[in-house]
Amino acid sequence: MTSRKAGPLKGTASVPGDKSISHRSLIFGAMSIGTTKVTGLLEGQDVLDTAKAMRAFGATVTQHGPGDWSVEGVGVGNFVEPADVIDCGNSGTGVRLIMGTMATSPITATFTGDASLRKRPMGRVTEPLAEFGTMAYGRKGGRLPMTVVGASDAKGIRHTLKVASAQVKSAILLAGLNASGETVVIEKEPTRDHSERMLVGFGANLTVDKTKEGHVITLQGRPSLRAQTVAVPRDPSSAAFPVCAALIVEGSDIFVPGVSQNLTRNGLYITLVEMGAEIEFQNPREEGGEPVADLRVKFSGNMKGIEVPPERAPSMIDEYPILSVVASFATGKTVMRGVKELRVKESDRIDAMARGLEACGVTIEEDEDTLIVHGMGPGGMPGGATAKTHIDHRIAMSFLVAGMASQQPISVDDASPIATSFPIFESLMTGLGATLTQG
Ligand SMILES: O=C(O)C1=C[C@@H](OP(=O)(O)O)[C@@H](O)[C@H](O)C1
Ligand SMILES: C=C(OP(=O)(O)O)C(=O)O
Repeated sequence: MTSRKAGPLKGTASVPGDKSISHRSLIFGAMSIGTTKVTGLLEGQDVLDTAKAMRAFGATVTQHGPGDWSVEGVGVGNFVEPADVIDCGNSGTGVRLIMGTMATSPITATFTGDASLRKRPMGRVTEPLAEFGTMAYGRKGGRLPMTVVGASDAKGIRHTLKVASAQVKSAILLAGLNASGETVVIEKEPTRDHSERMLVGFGANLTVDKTKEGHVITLQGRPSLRAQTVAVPRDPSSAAFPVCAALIVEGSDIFVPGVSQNLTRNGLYITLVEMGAEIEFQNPREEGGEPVADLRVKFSGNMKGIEVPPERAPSMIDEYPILSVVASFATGKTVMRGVKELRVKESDRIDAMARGLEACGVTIEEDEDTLIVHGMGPGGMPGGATAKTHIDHRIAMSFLVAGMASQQPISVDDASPIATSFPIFESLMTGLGATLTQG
């Protein structure tokens, strides 16, 4: 797909439902008694793969209309053994949360995924799960395909996270649901808290103590989860693409309604405002248990490079690729430290962004844990390159946004991964005035 210089972007960008909350609504629905109703579900491939997996474990998952789904759950500890391999496609969240969910049931499941997911480390989940007695047999380096043998009569564990990861935290909490007694997870750096909020909503006894050690999350095992109605808010990680496009395309003025402003997810928006972005956060309110706001975003020709505080990384972990595009159109250097987790996402995102931006004429510095972008000012990026996306939706969307403001068009070698998280990206962006063409 090729993106070329666009006129001003104008209009309303209604982005799809939040991916993290969509996965969780299906998984928690499957572990509850009764019928969970979900509206605004993201119908991206990652979530559709989780829906299919929940059916394989015994839940009845039904689509009633666009974004309108129901899940008839089997209850905590009642998953059936799947008859076939569970293919989680491109989704780290899907596979890691589902491994946790079945880890304390006496069943065996084999997981796989696409070429990107098969490169990603699963030991970060299977090592803590082993403390429950769960066994896992994967390829070298803890890679998929992997067979997980659930533990019988597991007892709760106490675990301090070694990486700041909501996926690992959630996998342990989900496993703790079918373990006796308490499961305690300690996270030194707070990560997205959707699992904690939603588990409480589904009736679990879960508390979070904010201590000097970090967040101490305590879950009582073997609750009876009750079906809920979940209204999924719009995804701040998807909203990032039209928002950042409007900031760099001259004359733009767009409206992005109902975007989650959960404090564990809004690091990009704080950073953009610090850089000098013109974003108004209108009508802040609560929807479906999450803080949301409507965003009005205007072209911002005076953005300055900044140092992004490393402790902000968990709250904007998926947004560094698109931030590095905005940084290219700002004046001065943007320094992103403490970002080594980006190396184990759908691709090595530091490397993918560095190589692609260099090909577009941007000066980059990087080390294992750092990405530094030397901004070229508004309209300064030459472009005229094809970026390799490495089966990574966020890399693909980031370079297509860059092409909307660069001097020459920018192509991506494969736009198909965009469907994992933002299936309407092309129509939404062209609806605002972007020029995207196949080939
Ligand atoms: O829990 C979640 O829904 C997610 C957690 C993050 O991953 P990590 O937990 O690996 O940081 C994030 O990158 C991913 O897109 C979604
Ligand atoms: C990292 C991401 O997702 P996942 O880990 O679920 O594949 C993402 O969506 O940017």
